[in-house]
Amino acid sequence: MRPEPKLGVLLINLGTPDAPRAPEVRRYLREFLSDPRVLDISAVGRWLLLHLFILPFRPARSAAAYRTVWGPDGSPLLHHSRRLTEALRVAMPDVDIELAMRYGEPSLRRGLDALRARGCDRIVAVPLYPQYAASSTGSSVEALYRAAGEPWNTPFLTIVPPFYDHPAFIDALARVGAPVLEDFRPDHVMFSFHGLPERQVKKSDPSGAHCLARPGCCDSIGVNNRNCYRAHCVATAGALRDRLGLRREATTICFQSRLGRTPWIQPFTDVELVALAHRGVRRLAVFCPAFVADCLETLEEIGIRAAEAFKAAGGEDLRLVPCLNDHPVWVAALATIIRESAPHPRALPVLTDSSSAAPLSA
Ligand SMILES: C=CC1=C(C)c2cc3[nH]c(cc4nc(cc5[nH]c(cc1n2)c(C)c5CCC(=O)O)C(CCC(=O)O)=C4C)c(C)c3C=C
Ligand SMILES: [Fe+2]
Ligand SMILES: [Fe+2]
Repeated sequence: MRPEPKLGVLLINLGTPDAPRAPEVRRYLREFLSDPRVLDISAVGRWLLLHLFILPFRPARSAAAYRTVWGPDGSPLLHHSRRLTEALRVAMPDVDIELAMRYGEPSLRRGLDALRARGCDRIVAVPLYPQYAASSTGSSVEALYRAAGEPWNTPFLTIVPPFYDHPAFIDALARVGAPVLEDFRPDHVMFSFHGLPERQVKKSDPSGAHCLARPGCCDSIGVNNRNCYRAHCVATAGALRDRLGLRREATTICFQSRLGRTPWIQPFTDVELVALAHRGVRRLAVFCPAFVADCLETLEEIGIRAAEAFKAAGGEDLRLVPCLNDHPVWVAALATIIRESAPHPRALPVLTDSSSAAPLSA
C-alpha cells in the first residue's frame, strides 16, 4: 500500500554571522556578497569590489555593530527565527518543521536532509521575506531548487509566494504595532523597508518600461510590476496604514541599508528622519515590515543609529516597533499562510475505477 505523503515545512531566512567578530562577519559577507543576485555586476567587477573595497574594511565595522545587538542566545535574527520555528511546531503538530538559512548555518541542505530523514517527500518552503526581491526571495528559491535537486530521490516542493499583502500578515503587523502606538503616541509613523539597487527593481519588470519610469509607478500592482520589490513595499505599507487607521499624511514610506555608489530606491530612511525632525515631528514610531525577525538592520540601524540621528536633528524620541518575531498572532498567521499553500493530497479529484462517475469501459 502506498504510504500517506508526509508534509514538511522549511522556513528560510537570510542568514547571519556565527559570531560578532570580524573573521566570522567576513566569512558571512563573503558568501552573501559573492551571490550574483546580490551584487549583480560582472564576476570580475564583483570580485574586485568585494576583495578591494568591502572585505578589507566592512567586517570590523559590521562586527562592532553586531556586538551592540548580540544577545545571550547569539544573533537576534537566528534567535527569533528559532523561536518562531519552535512556536510553529506547537501550532502545526501534524507537520515536520525545520529552519534553514540562505547563507551560513543551518544550511538549506541540512534543513532538507532533516525533513527527508523524517520521511517528508513533500515540502512547503517559506521564504520569510514578505516582499519579493531577486536578491532575497529569488536567491533563496534558486539555492533551494539547487539543494533539493542534489539527492537521488528529490523532494517535491511547493514554495509560498511573497505574502506582502496577505490579510493575516497585515493583521499580525497591526496587532503587534497597535499597542506600541497606543503607548508611545507618536506624531508620525515611518514604514522603513530594506533598500534595493534601482537596477534590480528595473530588472524585475518584464516590459522594461514600467518600474521607476514615472512617479507613482509603484502605487498599484499590475502585470509589469508584479515582482517589483518597491511596489510590494508600498502595498504592505498602504495596507498596514489602513488597518491601523492612520492618515496618509501622518506616515512616510522609506528605504534603509544601502551599500555602495549605485543608485538605490528612494526615499532614504536616513534622509527622511532628519527632514521629519526639521518639519517639527517630535515623536516618531518606525515599523520595519520587510523583516519578520528583528536583526541588525532593525535593532542597530533603526533602534540605535536612526534614533540618535533623529534626536540630533531635533526630534524628541524614536520608537522601533518590534518585528513579528514569534508573536502568537504571527505564528497563527504563518500557519494560515502555509496551510493555504500546502498541496492537499485530495485537492484535485482523481479519476479511479471506484471514484469515476462514468464507467471506464462501456
Ligand atoms: C528584506 C530582505 C532583504 C533584501 C532584499 C536585502 C538585500 C540586500 N542586502 C544587501 C547588503 C547587506 N544586507 C545585510 C544585512 C541584512 N539584509 C537583510 C535582508 C535583506 N537584504 C537582513 C535580514 C539582514 C540582517 C542580517 C543579520 O545578521 O541580522 C548586510 C550585512 C550587515 C552589514 O554589514 O551591514 C549587508 C552587507 C544588499 C547589497 C542587498 C541587495 C542588493
Ligand atoms: Fe540586506
Ligand atoms: Fe515599481
